[in-house]
Amino acid sequence: MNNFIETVIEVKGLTKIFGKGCPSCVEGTGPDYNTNICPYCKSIVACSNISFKLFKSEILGIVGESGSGKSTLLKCLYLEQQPTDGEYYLNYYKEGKVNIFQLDSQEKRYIKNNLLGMVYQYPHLGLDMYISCGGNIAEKLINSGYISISKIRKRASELLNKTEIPLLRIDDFPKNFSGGMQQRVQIAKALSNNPPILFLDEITSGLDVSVQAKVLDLIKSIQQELKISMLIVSHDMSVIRMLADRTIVMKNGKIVEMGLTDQILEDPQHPYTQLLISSIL
Ligand SMILES: Nc1ncnc2c1ncn2[C@@H]1O[C@H](COP(=O)(O)OP(=O)(O)OP(=O)(O)O)[C@@H](O)[C@H]1O
Repeated sequence: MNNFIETVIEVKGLTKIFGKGCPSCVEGTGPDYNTNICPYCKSIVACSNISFKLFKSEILGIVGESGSGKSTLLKCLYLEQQPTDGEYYLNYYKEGKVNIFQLDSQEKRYIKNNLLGMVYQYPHLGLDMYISCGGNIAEKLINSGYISISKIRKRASELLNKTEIPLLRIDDFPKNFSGGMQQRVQIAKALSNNPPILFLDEITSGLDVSVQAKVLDLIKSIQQELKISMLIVSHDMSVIRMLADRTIVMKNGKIVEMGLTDQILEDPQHPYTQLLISSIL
Protein backbone atom coordinates (compact mmCIF):
# COMPACT_ATOMS: atom_id res chain seq x y z
CA MET A 1 0.00 0.00 0.00
CA ASN A 2 2.98 2.35 0.37
CA ASN A 3 2.83 3.10 -3.34
CA PHE A 4 -0.73 4.34 -3.04
CA ILE A 5 -0.17 7.46 -1.05
CA GLU A 6 -1.43 10.13 -3.41
CA THR A 7 -5.19 10.56 -3.66
CA VAL A 8 -6.34 11.31 -7.22
CA ILE A 9 -10.10 11.17 -6.63
CA GLU A 10 -12.05 11.82 -3.48
CA VAL A 11 -15.81 11.24 -3.42
CA LYS A 12 -17.89 12.31 -0.43
CA GLY A 13 -21.53 11.45 0.18
CA LEU A 14 -22.47 10.83 -3.45
CA THR A 15 -26.20 10.14 -3.69
CA LYS A 16 -28.25 9.67 -6.85
CA ILE A 17 -32.01 9.39 -6.58
CA PHE A 18 -34.25 8.72 -9.57
CA GLY A 19 -37.66 10.20 -8.74
CA LYS A 20 -38.77 13.12 -6.64
CA GLY A 21 -37.06 11.84 -3.48
CA CYS A 22 -37.96 12.55 0.15
CA PRO A 23 -36.02 13.09 3.41
CA SER A 24 -36.26 9.35 4.25
CA CYS A 25 -34.92 7.93 0.95
CA VAL A 26 -31.35 7.28 2.13
CA GLU A 27 -32.28 5.87 5.56
CA GLY A 28 -35.16 3.75 4.24
CA THR A 29 -33.17 1.87 1.57
CA GLY A 30 -30.04 -0.26 1.31
CA PRO A 31 -28.85 -3.79 2.07
CA ASP A 32 -30.51 -3.87 5.52
CA TYR A 33 -33.89 -3.49 3.79
CA ASN A 34 -32.81 -5.40 0.66
CA THR A 35 -34.19 -2.71 -1.64
CA ASN A 36 -33.18 0.53 -3.32
CA ILE A 37 -36.81 1.70 -3.61
CA CYS A 38 -37.84 4.23 -0.99
CA PRO A 39 -40.87 2.84 0.91
CA TYR A 40 -42.26 6.35 1.42
CA CYS A 41 -41.95 8.09 -1.96
CA LYS A 42 -41.11 5.09 -4.23
CA SER A 43 -38.07 6.83 -5.72
CA ILE A 44 -35.07 4.68 -6.71
CA VAL A 45 -31.98 5.37 -4.62
CA ALA A 46 -29.33 4.19 -7.09
CA CYS A 47 -26.36 5.45 -5.04
CA SER A 48 -26.64 6.25 -1.38
CA ASN A 49 -24.08 8.33 0.50
CA ILE A 50 -21.06 6.84 -1.30
CA SER A 51 -17.63 7.99 -0.06
CA PHE A 52 -14.21 6.67 -1.09
CA LYS A 53 -10.78 7.62 -2.41
CA LEU A 54 -8.93 6.46 -5.52
CA PHE A 55 -5.17 6.47 -5.11
CA LYS A 56 -2.52 7.17 -7.74
CA SER A 57 -1.58 4.15 -9.90
CA GLU A 58 -4.03 1.78 -8.26
CA ILE A 59 -6.87 -0.24 -9.72
CA LEU A 60 -9.95 0.09 -7.54
CA GLY A 61 -12.68 -2.46 -8.24
CA ILE A 62 -16.38 -1.90 -7.65
CA VAL A 63 -18.35 -5.11 -7.49
CA GLY A 64 -22.02 -5.85 -6.87
CA GLU A 65 -25.05 -7.53 -8.37
CA SER A 66 -27.12 -6.01 -11.16
CA GLY A 67 -28.93 -2.90 -9.91
CA SER A 68 -26.54 -2.23 -7.03
CA GLY A 69 -25.68 1.20 -8.46
CA LYS A 70 -22.22 0.60 -9.97
CA SER A 71 -22.90 2.08 -13.42
CA THR A 72 -24.76 5.06 -11.99
CA LEU A 73 -21.76 5.80 -9.78
CA LEU A 74 -19.42 5.62 -12.78
CA LYS A 75 -21.73 7.82 -14.90
CA CYS A 76 -21.72 10.47 -12.15
CA LEU A 77 -17.91 10.33 -11.94
CA TYR A 78 -17.55 10.52 -15.74
CA LEU A 79 -19.84 13.57 -15.59
CA GLU A 80 -22.57 12.01 -17.70
CA GLN A 81 -25.06 12.21 -14.89
CA GLN A 82 -25.53 14.85 -12.19
CA PRO A 83 -25.91 13.33 -8.71
CA THR A 84 -28.63 14.43 -6.33
CA ASP A 85 -26.02 15.21 -3.70
CA GLY A 86 -22.32 14.80 -3.03
CA GLU A 87 -18.82 16.12 -3.56
CA TYR A 88 -16.18 15.07 -6.10
CA TYR A 89 -12.56 16.22 -6.05
CA LEU A 90 -9.83 15.48 -8.63
CA ASN A 91 -6.29 16.30 -7.63
CA TYR A 92 -5.49 17.03 -11.32
CA TYR A 93 -8.01 19.86 -11.36
CA LYS A 94 -7.27 22.96 -9.29
CA GLU A 95 -5.30 20.81 -6.83
CA GLY A 96 -8.42 18.95 -5.74
CA LYS A 97 -9.95 21.99 -4.09
CA VAL A 98 -13.07 22.36 -6.25
CA ASN A 99 -16.21 20.22 -6.14
CA ILE A 100 -16.38 18.99 -9.75
CA PHE A 101 -20.15 18.42 -9.54
CA GLN A 102 -20.64 22.16 -9.11
CA LEU A 103 -18.72 23.19 -12.23
CA ASP A 104 -20.41 24.49 -15.37
CA SER A 105 -20.72 22.34 -18.49
CA GLN A 106 -17.68 23.90 -20.21
CA GLU A 107 -15.37 23.08 -17.32
CA LYS A 108 -16.82 19.57 -17.09
CA ARG A 109 -16.17 19.10 -20.81
CA TYR A 110 -12.55 20.17 -20.31
CA ILE A 111 -12.16 17.58 -17.53
CA LYS A 112 -13.75 14.81 -19.62
CA ASN A 113 -11.58 15.63 -22.64
CA ASN A 114 -8.31 15.91 -20.77
CA LEU A 115 -8.33 14.06 -17.47
CA LEU A 116 -10.75 11.15 -17.76
CA GLY A 117 -11.14 8.14 -20.06
CA MET A 118 -14.07 5.75 -20.22
CA VAL A 119 -14.46 2.23 -21.61
CA TYR A 120 -18.11 1.17 -21.76
CA GLN A 121 -19.69 -2.26 -21.52
CA TYR A 122 -21.22 -1.83 -24.97
CA PRO A 123 -18.68 -0.75 -27.61
CA HIS A 124 -21.31 1.28 -29.52
CA LEU A 125 -21.47 3.68 -26.54
CA GLY A 126 -17.78 4.48 -26.79
CA LEU A 127 -17.23 4.15 -30.55
CA ASP A 128 -18.86 5.45 -33.68
CA MET A 129 -19.24 2.18 -35.59
CA TYR A 130 -19.49 4.00 -38.92
CA ILE A 131 -16.25 5.92 -38.82
CA SER A 132 -12.89 4.22 -39.13
CA CYS A 133 -10.99 2.89 -36.17
CA GLY A 134 -8.32 5.60 -36.71
CA GLY A 135 -11.08 8.21 -37.12
CA ASN A 136 -12.56 7.25 -33.74
CA ILE A 137 -9.21 7.82 -32.06
CA ALA A 138 -8.67 11.05 -34.02
CA GLU A 139 -12.00 12.41 -32.77
CA LYS A 140 -10.88 12.11 -29.16
CA LEU A 141 -7.45 13.57 -29.96
CA ILE A 142 -9.00 16.57 -31.72
CA ASN A 143 -11.27 17.17 -28.69
CA SER A 144 -8.21 17.28 -26.48
CA GLY A 145 -6.42 19.82 -28.67
CA TYR A 146 -4.45 17.90 -31.35
CA ILE A 147 -4.49 19.70 -34.71
CA SER A 148 -1.74 18.15 -36.85
CA ILE A 149 -3.03 15.29 -39.02
CA SER A 150 0.38 13.60 -39.11
CA LYS A 151 0.65 13.72 -35.29
CA ILE A 152 -2.87 12.33 -34.97
CA ARG A 153 -2.09 9.45 -37.31
CA LYS A 154 1.18 8.73 -35.52
CA ARG A 155 -0.55 8.70 -32.12
CA ALA A 156 -3.38 6.50 -33.45
CA SER A 157 -0.81 4.03 -34.80
CA GLU A 158 0.99 3.94 -31.44
CA LEU A 159 -2.28 3.21 -29.65
CA LEU A 160 -3.31 0.45 -32.04
CA ASN A 161 0.09 -1.10 -31.51
CA LYS A 162 -0.31 -0.89 -27.73
CA THR A 163 -3.75 -2.48 -27.87
CA GLU A 164 -2.58 -5.17 -30.31
CA ILE A 165 -4.75 -4.17 -33.24
CA PRO A 166 -3.07 -4.76 -36.63
CA LEU A 167 -2.12 -1.41 -38.15
CA LEU A 168 -3.57 -2.41 -41.48
CA ARG A 169 -7.04 -2.24 -39.84
CA ILE A 170 -6.67 1.49 -39.05
CA ASP A 171 -9.08 2.50 -41.81
CA ASP A 172 -11.65 -0.25 -41.13
CA PHE A 173 -14.98 0.40 -39.43
CA PRO A 174 -15.32 -1.00 -35.88
CA LYS A 175 -18.68 -2.52 -36.89
CA ASN A 176 -16.69 -5.08 -38.86
CA PHE A 177 -14.54 -6.05 -35.84
CA SER A 178 -15.05 -8.88 -33.33
CA GLY A 179 -16.34 -7.98 -29.84
CA GLY A 180 -12.90 -8.33 -28.27
CA MET A 181 -11.32 -6.16 -30.95
CA GLN A 182 -14.02 -3.49 -30.54
CA GLN A 183 -13.21 -3.36 -26.82
CA ARG A 184 -9.53 -2.94 -27.67
CA VAL A 185 -10.34 -0.03 -30.01
CA GLN A 186 -12.40 1.51 -27.19
CA ILE A 187 -9.43 1.13 -24.87
CA ALA A 188 -7.12 2.72 -27.48
CA LYS A 189 -9.54 5.63 -27.88
CA ALA A 190 -9.93 6.10 -24.13
CA LEU A 191 -6.14 6.18 -23.68
CA SER A 192 -5.47 8.46 -26.64
CA ASN A 193 -5.24 11.75 -24.72
CA ASN A 194 -3.16 10.16 -21.92
CA PRO A 195 -5.79 10.53 -19.19
CA PRO A 196 -4.41 10.01 -15.68
CA ILE A 197 -7.71 8.31 -14.72
CA LEU A 198 -9.55 5.56 -16.60
CA PHE A 199 -13.05 4.25 -15.85
CA LEU A 200 -14.03 0.79 -17.09
CA ASP A 201 -17.64 -0.42 -16.93
CA GLU A 202 -18.22 -4.19 -17.26
CA ILE A 203 -15.80 -4.29 -20.16
CA THR A 204 -15.70 -8.06 -20.54
CA SER A 205 -19.41 -8.86 -20.22
CA GLY A 206 -20.65 -10.56 -23.32
CA LEU A 207 -17.20 -11.70 -24.51
CA ASP A 208 -16.08 -15.33 -24.75
CA VAL A 209 -14.02 -16.47 -21.77
CA SER A 210 -10.76 -16.69 -23.77
CA VAL A 211 -11.33 -13.21 -25.24
CA GLN A 212 -12.20 -11.89 -21.77
CA ALA A 213 -8.86 -13.10 -20.45
CA LYS A 214 -6.98 -11.31 -23.26
CA VAL A 215 -8.79 -8.02 -22.64
CA LEU A 216 -8.09 -8.27 -18.89
CA ASP A 217 -4.41 -9.04 -19.56
CA LEU A 218 -4.27 -5.99 -21.80
CA ILE A 219 -5.75 -3.76 -19.09
CA LYS A 220 -3.28 -5.09 -16.56
CA SER A 221 -0.27 -4.56 -18.80
CA ILE A 222 -1.42 -1.04 -19.78
CA GLN A 223 -1.86 -0.14 -16.13
CA GLN A 224 1.59 -1.48 -15.26
CA GLU A 225 3.18 0.41 -18.14
CA LEU A 226 1.34 3.73 -17.87
CA LYS A 227 0.68 3.73 -14.10
CA ILE A 228 -2.71 5.30 -14.54
CA SER A 229 -5.37 5.10 -11.84
CA MET A 230 -8.32 2.93 -12.78
CA LEU A 231 -11.82 2.43 -11.45
CA ILE A 232 -13.21 -0.83 -12.75
CA VAL A 233 -16.83 -1.87 -12.32
CA SER A 234 -17.91 -5.49 -12.61
CA HIS A 235 -20.58 -7.84 -11.30
CA ASP A 236 -17.96 -10.60 -11.62
CA MET A 237 -15.73 -11.12 -8.57
CA SER A 238 -13.21 -13.07 -10.65
CA VAL A 239 -12.58 -9.99 -12.84
CA ILE A 240 -12.06 -7.92 -9.71
CA ARG A 241 -9.80 -10.58 -8.20
CA MET A 242 -7.60 -10.52 -11.30
CA LEU A 243 -7.27 -6.75 -11.57
CA ALA A 244 -8.10 -4.76 -8.46
CA ASP A 245 -5.70 -3.71 -5.70
CA ARG A 246 -8.61 -2.60 -3.53
CA THR A 247 -12.30 -3.39 -3.80
CA ILE A 248 -15.58 -1.75 -2.92
CA VAL A 249 -18.59 -4.04 -2.57
CA MET A 250 -21.99 -2.44 -3.29
CA LYS A 251 -25.52 -3.63 -2.66
CA ASN A 252 -28.79 -1.75 -3.06
CA GLY A 253 -26.97 1.52 -3.68
CA LYS A 254 -24.75 1.37 -0.59
CA ILE A 255 -21.16 0.33 0.13
CA VAL A 256 -21.24 -2.80 2.30
CA GLU A 257 -17.49 -3.41 2.41
CA MET A 258 -14.26 -1.80 1.22
CA GLY A 259 -10.63 -2.93 1.56
CA LEU A 260 -7.64 -4.62 -0.02
CA THR A 261 -8.88 -7.16 -2.55
CA ASP A 262 -6.76 -9.94 -1.01
CA GLN A 263 -8.17 -9.22 2.43
CA ILE A 264 -11.74 -9.14 1.14
CA LEU A 265 -11.20 -12.44 -0.67
CA GLU A 266 -9.60 -14.14 2.34
CA ASP A 267 -11.71 -12.69 5.10
CA PRO A 268 -14.98 -11.16 3.83
CA GLN A 269 -16.86 -9.49 6.66
CA HIS A 270 -20.32 -8.82 5.20
CA PRO A 271 -22.63 -11.77 4.44
CA TYR A 272 -23.24 -10.38 0.95
CA THR A 273 -19.50 -10.29 0.23
CA GLN A 274 -19.21 -13.86 1.56
CA LEU A 275 -21.91 -14.88 -0.90
CA LEU A 276 -20.16 -13.14 -3.82
CA ILE A 277 -16.87 -14.82 -2.99
CA SER A 278 -18.39 -18.25 -2.55
CA SER A 279 -19.62 -17.94 -6.14
CA ILE A 280 -16.03 -17.92 -7.48
CA LEU A 281 -14.47 -20.52 -5.19
N1 LIG B 1 -32.19 6.61 -15.83
C1 LIG B 1 -32.72 5.90 -14.84
N2 LIG B 1 -33.99 6.12 -14.43
C2 LIG B 1 -34.53 5.41 -13.41
N3 LIG B 1 -33.85 4.44 -12.73
C3 LIG B 1 -32.61 4.18 -13.10
C4 LIG B 1 -31.97 4.88 -14.17
N4 LIG B 1 -30.70 4.39 -14.32
C5 LIG B 1 -30.56 3.43 -13.38
N5 LIG B 1 -31.71 3.31 -12.66
C6 LIG B 1 -31.92 2.39 -11.55
O1 LIG B 1 -30.90 2.60 -10.60
C7 LIG B 1 -30.51 1.37 -9.99
C8 LIG B 1 -29.02 1.15 -10.17
O2 LIG B 1 -28.77 0.93 -11.55
P1 LIG B 1 -27.28 0.73 -12.13
O3 LIG B 1 -27.40 0.55 -13.61
O4 LIG B 1 -26.42 1.82 -11.63
O5 LIG B 1 -26.86 -0.62 -11.44
P2 LIG B 1 -25.67 -1.59 -11.80
O6 LIG B 1 -25.14 -2.09 -10.52
O7 LIG B 1 -24.71 -0.91 -12.71
O8 LIG B 1 -26.40 -2.76 -12.56
P3 LIG B 1 -26.22 -3.25 -14.08
O9 LIG B 1 -24.90 -3.94 -14.11
O10 LIG B 1 -27.37 -4.16 -14.31
O11 LIG B 1 -26.28 -1.99 -14.92
C9 LIG B 1 -31.36 0.27 -10.65
O12 LIG B 1 -32.46 0.01 -9.80
C10 LIG B 1 -31.80 0.92 -11.96
O13 LIG B 1 -33.05 0.41 -12.37
